[in-house]
Amino acid sequence: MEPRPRFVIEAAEAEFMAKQSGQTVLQLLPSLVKPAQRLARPPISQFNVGAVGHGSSGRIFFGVNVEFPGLPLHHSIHAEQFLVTNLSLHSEPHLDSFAVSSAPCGHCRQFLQELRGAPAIKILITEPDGGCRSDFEPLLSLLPHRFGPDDLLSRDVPLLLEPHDNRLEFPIEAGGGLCNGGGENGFIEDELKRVALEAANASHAPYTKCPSGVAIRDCDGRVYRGSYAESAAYNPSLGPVQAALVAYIASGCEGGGYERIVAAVLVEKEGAMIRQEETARLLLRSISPRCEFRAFHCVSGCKKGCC
Ligand SMILES: O=c1ccn([C@H]2C[C@H](O)[C@@H](CO)O2)c(=O)[nH]1
Ligand SMILES: [Zn+2]
Repeated sequence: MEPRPRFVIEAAEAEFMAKQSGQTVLQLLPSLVKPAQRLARPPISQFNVGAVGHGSSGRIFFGVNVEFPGLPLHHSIHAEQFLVTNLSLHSEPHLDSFAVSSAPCGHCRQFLQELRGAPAIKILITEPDGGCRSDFEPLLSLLPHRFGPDDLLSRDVPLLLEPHDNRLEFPIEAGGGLCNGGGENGFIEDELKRVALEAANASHAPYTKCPSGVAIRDCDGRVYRGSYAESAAYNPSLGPVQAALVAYIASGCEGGGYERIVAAVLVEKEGAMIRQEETARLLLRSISPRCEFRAFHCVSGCKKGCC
């Protein structure tokens, strides 16, 4: 029987599943790719991509592609980006290896460069029938002569999946902490603001120093967070709404659609050089027209003036 698809498998269970099938956890990954593909949401291409990764904690993570009809294609989430975002949401320190249903595109090979030790990540591309005729190979062999964080940053800057604290704060003069001019009747979304601020502070934005985060709430009151994640090559960056949608989809979202998302808050830096607000509004309006959306602007709480 095929294992039940989920977006995270705990380490003990992964070990157990591997033992039962007489495999190592690494050998188990390709057999989970087909179940992962079934969780994809590609209404435009009908091309389901599934990526199944192994983290250094021993947990297994799923990633799938997500497409948004009615919007430009660059809003899409690739399975490999979903996978990395899923690791990030679960504070997984490192992606060791992953199996994926088709060859990672150039954009994904580039996005993966944001991880420490990226060239050594082991990748296995499965066959369309779910089998594997090749072995794991390092990302280095899929993307030699890489352009990456090392080209733009010093080595002590944290990379994606490493702890970040962007030290954003709500401006005190605008209502003392959480309430920042958003107080229309009944819409002081303190919890969403707090979660969006946490997400912004965990955001990987070393190239622009314009971090951002989103919190979304579904109609059952559950809250999901997403942190903006930049790429050294800029264009493969993943927006904060996309990251929050990864959290929403990975939770199972009761099998429902985006219309269950009823409120969203974006937090970003005041006067930022690059801004998410209008793009976030556009994406949310398109997928969940009735979702209430607010953006709040933060100041840097960094006393050294470096952030
Ligand atoms: O590396 C890749 C290449 C493509 N896709 C997705 C994007 C889009 O949804 C569909 C067709 O390109 O496949 C991925 O998820 N990963
Ligand atoms: Zn891709």
